[in-house]
Amino acid sequence: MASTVIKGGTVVTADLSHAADVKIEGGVITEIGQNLKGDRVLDATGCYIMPGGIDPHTHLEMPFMGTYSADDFESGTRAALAGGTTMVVDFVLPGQGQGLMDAAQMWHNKSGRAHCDYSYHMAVTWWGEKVWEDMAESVKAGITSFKHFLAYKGALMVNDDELFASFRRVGDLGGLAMVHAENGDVVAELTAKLLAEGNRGPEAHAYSRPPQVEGEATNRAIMIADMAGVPLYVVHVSCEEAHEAIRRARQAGKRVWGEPLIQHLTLDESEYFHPDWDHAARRVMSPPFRSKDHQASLWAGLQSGSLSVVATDHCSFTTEQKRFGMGDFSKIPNGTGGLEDRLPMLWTHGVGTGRLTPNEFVAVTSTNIAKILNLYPKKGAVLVGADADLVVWDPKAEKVITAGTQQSAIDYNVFEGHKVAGLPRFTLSRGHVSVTEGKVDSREGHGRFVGREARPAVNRALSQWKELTAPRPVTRTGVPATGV
Ligand SMILES: NC(=O)NCCC(=O)O
Ligand SMILES: [Zn+2]
Ligand SMILES: [Zn+2]
Repeated sequence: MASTVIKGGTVVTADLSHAADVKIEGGVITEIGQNLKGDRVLDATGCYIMPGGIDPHTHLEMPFMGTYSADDFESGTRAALAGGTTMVVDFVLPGQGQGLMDAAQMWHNKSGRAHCDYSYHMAVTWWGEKVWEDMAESVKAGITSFKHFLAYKGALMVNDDELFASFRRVGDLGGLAMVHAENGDVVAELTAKLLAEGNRGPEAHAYSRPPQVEGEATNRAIMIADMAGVPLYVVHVSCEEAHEAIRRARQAGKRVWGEPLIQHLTLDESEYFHPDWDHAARRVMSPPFRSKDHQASLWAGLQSGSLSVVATDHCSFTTEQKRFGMGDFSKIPNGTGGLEDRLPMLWTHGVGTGRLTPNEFVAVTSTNIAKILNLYPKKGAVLVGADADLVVWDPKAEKVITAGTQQSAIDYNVFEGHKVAGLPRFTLSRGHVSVTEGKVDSREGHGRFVGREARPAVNRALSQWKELTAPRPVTRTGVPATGV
């Protein structure tokens, strides 16, 4: 079997940095040590050898707001690899009344073109006995995390009774509950009021979703998850109000994780005040970009550990698609891209500024995600036996981000003109050298579905605690026990 050795670099994991060569055979890491030999040598002099990025939040070819997101599994995963990300986790989105496994099959039909490995979360977009039953099938099929939308009223949103029922079911199945936390009722009211008052431009999208709607919904989801006895993952945390709720919950011992996006960490609300309608509309996403104070809160969360992972929520739409909402901001398809840019932007603004150490960078872009989603150490690790999903990271390589050279299928980039320092020299997907200094040589269809086991350690610990602290009747002398 042909072998590859990555030589002369520093292995950087979530908890350790050390000089070593890494040997790969059959798509997995077979040896880590000094002076290793192999059939092919990749020069990592001056570079860090890190676990490839895992993006836990993408929407590839997603049916949404009357259209489909423009990057599919082919262009999306190609963009991921170009930026050092070697795995994506996409959301299966069942239509109203559609069975979960039927929807999962639709996603499998689309993902066959992926260049890198992928997994799925299941979205709970409606509620009923069929969904309750299918959730067990989903877990059996390796889809063990379930996302709930508290936003998008009249479309994807679920109500609190449905949320509680679904969270309990996820808890019983040993899965992970996820939430898009914005109060959809309030957003709908604010949207109607803004439109009635003549606020019709992209900036009104931000006005319709103030931090309070996110803070309220985040706190509500946390409390409902606690009552249901299920671990909770809050996607796209954009503001201090939501972060504060997560911080408080974690301090109280609750099993809650928060995911900021690279867009919220590096772009702010001034984008929506740009005089060019297209510029502003291209940046419309939910939650919207916030003020610099909120950004500071998110960075502090990554530094202190109250926020755990950085994602993209990659859901790209072309300018033409964004123009569906000209004259009515509520019709602008919500979503932005970032798959190719997450790692370089986070390295530049995180490690490059001293906010994050290289090890913390690995933790929030890969290892923490792998642990939360029960993928570790197959993914997110530089260990013997782990998949050789690796990025050889050159901290000195520079570029200016521009849509002209990106892999994504859309005609712009929300980070256009941003200078980044820190880029992949090589990206390897299960040992296949998919990217060399910006040149993509990946294979369509190389990516494989990665199913995940339910009941990781954190679920077992939480169930044990919930069982010990469950309500119990008080036995009183002279009072007969009543039962039904
Ligand atoms: N975030 C966003 O605006 N679009 C993608 C769908 C979602 O995650 O809410
Ligand atoms: Zn969302
Ligand atoms: Zn999303």
